[in-house]
Amino acid sequence: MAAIELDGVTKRFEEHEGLVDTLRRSPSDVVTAVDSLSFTVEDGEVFGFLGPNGAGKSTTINMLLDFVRPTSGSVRVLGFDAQSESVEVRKRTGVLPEGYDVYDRLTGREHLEFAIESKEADDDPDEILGRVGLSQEDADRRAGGYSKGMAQRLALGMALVGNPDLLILDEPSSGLDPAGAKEMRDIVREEAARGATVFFSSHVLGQVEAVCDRVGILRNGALIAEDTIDGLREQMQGEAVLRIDVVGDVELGVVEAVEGVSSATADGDTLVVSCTDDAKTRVITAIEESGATVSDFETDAASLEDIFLAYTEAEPTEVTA
Ligand SMILES: Nc1ncnc2c1ncn2[C@@H]1O[C@H](COP(=O)(O)OP(=O)(O)OP(=O)(O)O)[C@@H](O)[C@H]1O
Repeated sequence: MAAIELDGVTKRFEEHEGLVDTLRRSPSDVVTAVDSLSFTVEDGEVFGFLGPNGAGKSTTINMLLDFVRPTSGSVRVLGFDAQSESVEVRKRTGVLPEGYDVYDRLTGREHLEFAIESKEADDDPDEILGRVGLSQEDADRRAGGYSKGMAQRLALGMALVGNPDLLILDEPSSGLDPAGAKEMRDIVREEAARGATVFFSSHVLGQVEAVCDRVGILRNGALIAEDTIDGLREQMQGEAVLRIDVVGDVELGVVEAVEGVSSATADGDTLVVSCTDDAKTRVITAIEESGATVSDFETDAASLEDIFLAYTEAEPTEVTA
């Protein structure tokens, strides 16, 4: 059984649903947040859900949980219809929403107790708090005084209550220090090892690369790529990632204008350029002609970040999934 199944799902936000000033909106302001989206996440997979800001990720997640209803198409979660059987879905799903707000007056332990009661689970709150790196002392404090990372750990703990079949994690490493981010990755792996499906949405591509079996890249509400990271790397064959050490200033626009370049970013004195294999020489020449000197360069295997930029920044006609 597939854990998540979207079939031809479209979501248009009409004027009356808008969060923005409805009085100033016209029918042309209707936003298509998700556009004929179809994909499947298999049971037990750790699936990375990526896309630039405004791509439609939160809208998709909200449709899985019936917080937002699709304009058309069908959404099934854990074998249930996301709309008519949303209670069944929520019972079996643990959610870490983006930017979770804690209840200021409740302690960390009380948050867990509340989640355990709501899910009719029999977890030990202290065991879960320990798992997400909150001490007994933290557990007794009111969450209103928690740091951002502590609140994020607490929210992750609440998502783990009841050993859910599906974990939906929206930006789970937000606010976490490096140790916290590693603990979060370990928890994702442990949850996958016990058989849970993990749907993981994040802009922190290193985290996604470290834990996900497969990723989907969303752009303008449609999936433009869906594969394992190695598979996406193979699809990008012919695409090189150049790391170029430069002495002197180079405008990124000079490099971006070179034929065959899909993205160029600066990392200190190093330029990181994704381009077709045959564009490498043209890139070096363009940098030297702009007055800077190339002191060294190397070609890398594409990281998930390189792949993401190549897919999301290229003209839609240039890259196909
Ligand atoms: N309630 C709403 N009313 C009107 N438009 C909305 C609403 N919710 C989302 N949108 C629009 O739908 C599009 C997709 O938004 P969504 O929040 O799903 O993107 P996202 O991929 O989660 O972005 P981010 O990475 O910035 O969180 C955007 O154009 C957004 O403005």
